[in-house]
Amino acid sequence: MDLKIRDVGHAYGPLTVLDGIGFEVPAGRIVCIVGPSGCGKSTLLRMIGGLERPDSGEILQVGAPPAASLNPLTFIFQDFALLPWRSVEGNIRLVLEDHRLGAAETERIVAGVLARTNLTEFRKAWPRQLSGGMRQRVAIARALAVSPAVMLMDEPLSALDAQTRELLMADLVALWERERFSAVYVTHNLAEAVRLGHRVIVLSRRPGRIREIVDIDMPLGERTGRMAELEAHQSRLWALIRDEAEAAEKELVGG
Ligand SMILES: Nc1ncnc2c1ncn2[C@@H]1O[C@H](COP(=O)(O)OP(=O)(O)OP(=O)(O)O)[C@@H](O)[C@H]1O
Repeated sequence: MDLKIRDVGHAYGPLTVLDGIGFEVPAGRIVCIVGPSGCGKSTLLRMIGGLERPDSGEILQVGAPPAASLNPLTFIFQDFALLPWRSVEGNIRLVLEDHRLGAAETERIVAGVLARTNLTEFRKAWPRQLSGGMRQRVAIARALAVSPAVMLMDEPLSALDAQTRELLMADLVALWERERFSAVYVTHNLAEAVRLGHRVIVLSRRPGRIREIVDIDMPLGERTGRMAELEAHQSRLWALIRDEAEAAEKELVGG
């Protein structure tokens, strides 16, 4: 399933946050959204996921989601959003409970996503027993359990330290290489955008408009071995948003 975002605009009262946003998310691709603080990245993601309706424009789902998809658009948040009173397995089962799957089918899905995210031996653990990185792996496993057509990821690695971020990025790349999932990935971290994005949407300062759409034509699995090229992409992205990021920063500090 592809997503087409067409001429999306939105305001909260007098505050225009998005203006004329248009891009496509082709099936099997990771599209990153970057831009200065407060430019409307999370708002745009919520609209893509149907949590909010844009004032203007449209967001189209083109083509069918995977046959087994229980929830075509599935969010993964920065704070993991795990229920502390449920085990790893219980957190994953949660998203399957409303779907009237038989016990055997539920078990097949749970065991499958635990294996795909290397969490099988942590099945009975409680969230409080896990590191931040492991918790986010559980959140990713839970998202995979509903076979999403597109994963909507809002700063999924921002709460993690640099080393854990590296490990999770490598996990995501390995997962993508096996499964070719589709994702819209919001981040303020340009290093993540160039490691994970097939396409990077650069938004301007609020109201968020498209500054540029940068396609990074380098296989994800090769990127850690081609750091110099990646850094060139990253510098280019930074050049696009530096001035506006500075201005946005001052605006936030000044109220
Ligand atoms: N429900 C809402 N009601 C009113 N204003 C809102 C609402 N949600 C977001 N905003 C405002 O819209 C603007 C864009 O917010 P949003 O969270 O989408 O930006 P962002 O680019 O994700 O920011 P950051 O990089 O800081 O996370 C901000 O000024 C924010 O305060």
